[in-house]
Amino acid sequence: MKLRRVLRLGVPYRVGLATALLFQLIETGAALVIPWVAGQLAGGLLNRTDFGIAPVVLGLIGLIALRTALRIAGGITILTIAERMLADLRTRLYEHFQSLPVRYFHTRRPGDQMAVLTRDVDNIAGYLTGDMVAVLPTVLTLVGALVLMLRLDPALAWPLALAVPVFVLVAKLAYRSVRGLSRDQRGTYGAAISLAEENLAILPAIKTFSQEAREAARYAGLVHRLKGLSIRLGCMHVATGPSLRFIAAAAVITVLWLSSVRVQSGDLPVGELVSLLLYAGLLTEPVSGLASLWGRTETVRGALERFEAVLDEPAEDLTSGLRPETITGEIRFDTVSFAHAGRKGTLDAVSLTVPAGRVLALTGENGAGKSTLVDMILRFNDPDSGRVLLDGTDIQELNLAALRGLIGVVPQQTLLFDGTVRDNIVFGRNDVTEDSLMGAARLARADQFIRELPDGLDTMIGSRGVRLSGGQRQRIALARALVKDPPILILDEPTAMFDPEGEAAFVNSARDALAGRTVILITHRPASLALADQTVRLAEGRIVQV
Ligand SMILES: Nc1ncnc2c1ncn2[C@@H]1O[C@H](COP(=O)(O)OP(=O)(O)OP(=O)(O)O)[C@@H](O)[C@H]1O
Repeated sequence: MKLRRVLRLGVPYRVGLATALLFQLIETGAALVIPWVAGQLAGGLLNRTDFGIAPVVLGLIGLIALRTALRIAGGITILTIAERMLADLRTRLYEHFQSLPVRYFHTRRPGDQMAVLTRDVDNIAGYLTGDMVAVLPTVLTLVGALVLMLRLDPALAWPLALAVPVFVLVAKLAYRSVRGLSRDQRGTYGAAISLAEENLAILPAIKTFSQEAREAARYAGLVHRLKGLSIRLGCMHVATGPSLRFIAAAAVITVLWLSSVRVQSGDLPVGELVSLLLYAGLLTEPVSGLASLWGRTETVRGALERFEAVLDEPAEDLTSGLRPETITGEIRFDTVSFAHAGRKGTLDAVSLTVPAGRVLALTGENGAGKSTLVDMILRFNDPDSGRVLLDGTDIQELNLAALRGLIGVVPQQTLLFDGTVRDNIVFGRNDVTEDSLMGAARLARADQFIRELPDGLDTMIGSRGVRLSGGQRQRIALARALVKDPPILILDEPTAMFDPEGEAAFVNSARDALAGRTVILITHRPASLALADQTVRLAEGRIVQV
């Protein structure tokens, strides 16, 4: 894991992190002074020396109070930064997900993307604010306590020197397999989320085909595997901490034994023995802290790799490129060839012109490549060779957001979200009047059923529009495209779910709605074909005039 990459993520929070570090460093200082003061106190008491006990006791309480206050202040600072960082990382990652080309998601499991957004980001923020900030104070406590112990009694050098390599060896052995295990655990977690998400979306199919038991078993299999991996990882962490603390305790007892011999022989004052014991006790915390840091580094390494891998994916460029002022709307495919990744060619030197303001109907067998062809106008895919031109300009030279702004789409699968009918038609535009909204709904033959809904335009339609019929969903999608009033319309089987009367009514009213726009209409339905000025057929990757 590249330390620079991890630290870079902390840069925006440097002031807060530095404050937390400062609190921890002062706390470390206080922690290192306390045993010395306690030793002085004990020595004074045991030797019945006549010294002002009250100021020492008060000083000691003051130091402990300072330590407590710093812990609380540091804890709150860290907690606040961690939550801020979590929110910022999530927002950044989500924005980046949205900026990636649609094809990125065709080859990846959604659950894995969700896991980066949730679990991985949690791990990274926790590590940066918790573990990384604690490194310096932990090391300082460790080194400080050791140095002060050796100053008090140099004879302790050898048991301490022996304990260090034993500690390193145990930690290394214990955490050897953490990286592999946590990678497996995270992969299984992603698979379980993906499966649950997908199955809940296709639940009606699971019920219809009575596949509940099989799917539940598949999910249970993943969850049990996840459980097994989590238990193994958890056991490793749980067992390593106490084991390392045992090594520290053994060293402490050896110190006690060695030092008590020296106290009896008069070589070591009793007060210093007390300080030594308290320093030894102080050692156990950083020892186990460093050990768990080791383990968490292995876990975070994978999370950071996945996080960076998403951010390294090139985003779509929405800022550069030409922004056409006005367009007539001629679309030309110029010897366009394209193959989906890992598939044989779908489009083979397709040349086709859709004149401005005309309706072109595109037909062809299932899988012929019709959607693939029209998706190129939106630049969901770019041609492997050839060009797509709008008013004679290669669309790759156009500003992507401006290009998409010119196009209204009714995709084959309607993409509605959990909101009201109105929200779904307007879809974020703030220049839509009630009149244009209802006008678009009328053209899409959606006005009547919307009026009959319990709350009309304000009726909630459920996730992906589940509370509507297929045809109603399609009409909403059509109204959404029409309300945008775009010069170019791509209608991918827009009436596939319409009843014949609805389709006939749509065809009648659509003539006006489509007038003046460049329209590519993918359809197999004869009634809808009547809307077209020209019909072409896609077969074996090539255009055949009809
Ligand atoms: N994301 C993808 N990755 C790989 N292959 C794909 C992808 N999308 C489509 N295909 C393949 O490309 C071919 C063309 O698909 P496309 O969806 O363009 O056909 P279509 O003519 O629109 O079909 P339909 O009439 O069924 O809607 C098909 O063989 C399909 O399996």
